[in-house]
Amino acid sequence: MKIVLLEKSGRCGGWLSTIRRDDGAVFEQGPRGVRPAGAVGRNTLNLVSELGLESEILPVTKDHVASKNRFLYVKGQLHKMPSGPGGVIRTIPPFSRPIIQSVLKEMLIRKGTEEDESVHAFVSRRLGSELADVVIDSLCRGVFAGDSRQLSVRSCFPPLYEAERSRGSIVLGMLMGSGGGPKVVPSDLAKRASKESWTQWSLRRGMQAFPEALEDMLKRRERVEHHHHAKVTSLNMNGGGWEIKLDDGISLKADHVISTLPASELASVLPPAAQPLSEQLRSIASVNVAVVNLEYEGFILPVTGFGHLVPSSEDPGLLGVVYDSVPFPQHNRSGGLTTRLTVMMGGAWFEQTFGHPDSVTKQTLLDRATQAVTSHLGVNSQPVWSCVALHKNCIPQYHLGHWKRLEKMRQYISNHNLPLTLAGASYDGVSVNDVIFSGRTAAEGLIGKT
Ligand SMILES: Cc1cc2nc3c(=O)[nH]c(=O)nc-3n(C[C@H](O)[C@H](O)[C@H](O)COP(=O)(O)OP(=O)(O)OC[C@H]3O[C@@H](n4cnc5c(N)ncnc54)[C@H](O)[C@@H]3O)c2cc1C
Ligand SMILES: C=Cc1c2[nH]c(c1C)Cc1[nH]c(c(CCC(=O)O)c1C)Cc1[nH]c(c(C)c1CCC(=O)O)Cc1[nH]c(c(C)c1C=C)C2
Repeated sequence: MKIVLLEKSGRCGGWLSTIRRDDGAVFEQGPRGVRPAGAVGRNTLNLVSELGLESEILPVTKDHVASKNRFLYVKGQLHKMPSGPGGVIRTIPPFSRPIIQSVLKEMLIRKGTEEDESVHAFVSRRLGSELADVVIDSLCRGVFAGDSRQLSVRSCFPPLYEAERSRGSIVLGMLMGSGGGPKVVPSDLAKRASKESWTQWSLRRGMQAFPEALEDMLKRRERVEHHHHAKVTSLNMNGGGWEIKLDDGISLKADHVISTLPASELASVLPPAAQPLSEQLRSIASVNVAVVNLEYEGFILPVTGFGHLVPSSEDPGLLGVVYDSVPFPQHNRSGGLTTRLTVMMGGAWFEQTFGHPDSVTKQTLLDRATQAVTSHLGVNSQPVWSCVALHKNCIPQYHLGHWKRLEKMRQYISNHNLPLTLAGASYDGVSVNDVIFSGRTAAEGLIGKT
């Protein structure tokens, strides 16, 4: 069996994209931290081990300030998100009553009857509108860059949905656990992560080192061929398999295709005969996010922690600010104290804030980002270095009914015996862990577990 990897750009890794400066500074343009927890987290760490990247790993443990402190920027002020018993039994601004009240009441609230619900509606119903408007609204922005009023609880936060279904309550579900989920045997590295209570990790040369190491390993595999600058332009059924056309006119034959293309991109290359599938694929929306990396001289933060999120009611277009130097000081430039921040903007509010992504200038985005650093963090100095990137359609949005769309698509593929497997961020989870796990599951579906 031969495996052919086709990538349209000049490198593999997609949104895993790192800027490495000659002076040692590292800036992430995409993901900056991966969670080690759960089966999908263990699976990624097992791959890190297989790739020989253990010595590169930068863990952040549970007692680190970046794990303990996350902030919300509400009514012009930073508030630490409640954590630990003290944080839930007292009334802590911006909340009007102790969180424990909502938590205790939650256990008495009747189960919902809907097949799916927006994240906001679900949390309002079970925990009250204050937590939904502030915490959950912000959380959806800090993971999906999305709108909690449109996102599906069933697809975006399956453990919450399952907890209500199986235990009648989120709180009880969390206390009793689900016991389900895939099993992944932990490598020594995954065991170490659990023993040392890591909450996230990165790599010394940044997240891009991960796909780079994977490509290096694949180059050494005889049965694997991989091509850069190989954009797939069409997929056509050909005697039980596929004929794949590339933009340079070359065509290839394949018995089976595992697509990790964004859903709308896959829709545009499928044959007209698969129109019902393409239609479903096109209905999976995605959002644009502006990522602005900033570097300041000295330590300029008034607080330390992972970063802060901004609820949509405060400022729709400004999603949040990551204090990158706090979890990963190893990525600061060598010599001299600096602070690296990343401002993330747009998401589901991109167009209403900045207009069409093709017409917004980098200067507009940079100005908006530095203004936020000044007003939210009281920083009056200007950054000594910056980089602005506009990531178009970078995070898929699992809107209400996403599960039904997935079911229809997979049913169509099965009913029509299409030799096609859907993997990647458009379907079953957007995190780095989720997409790696989806790739593994797709491969195992074809060749079995190795
Ligand atoms: C700003 C940002 C911050 C994030 N932060 C985190 C984080 O902290 N932690 C976390 O876990 N996750 C994070 N994520 C999410 C995570 O990085 C992504 O969801 C994940 O990397 C997506 O991987 P993928 O392989 O499914 O898709 P992609 O990265 O989109 O890869 C798809 C690949 O397909 C190629 N391609 C597209 N069309 C074609 C074609 N026609 N022919 C051939 N090739 C094609 C593309 O060039 C690309 O390389 C973040 C994402 C963004 C954008
Ligand atoms: C402000 C925008 C964003 C920030 N990060 C992302 C966006 C859109 C993207 C993102 N962040 C996380 C994930 C993976 C989720 C997972 O299941 O592992 C993705 C796709 C991690 C994450 N970041 C925050 C939370 C609460 C999580 C979930 C996992 C965890 O608890 O660690 C919060 C957060 N993200 C950003 C900021 C500024 C912030 C909070 C202070 C940036």
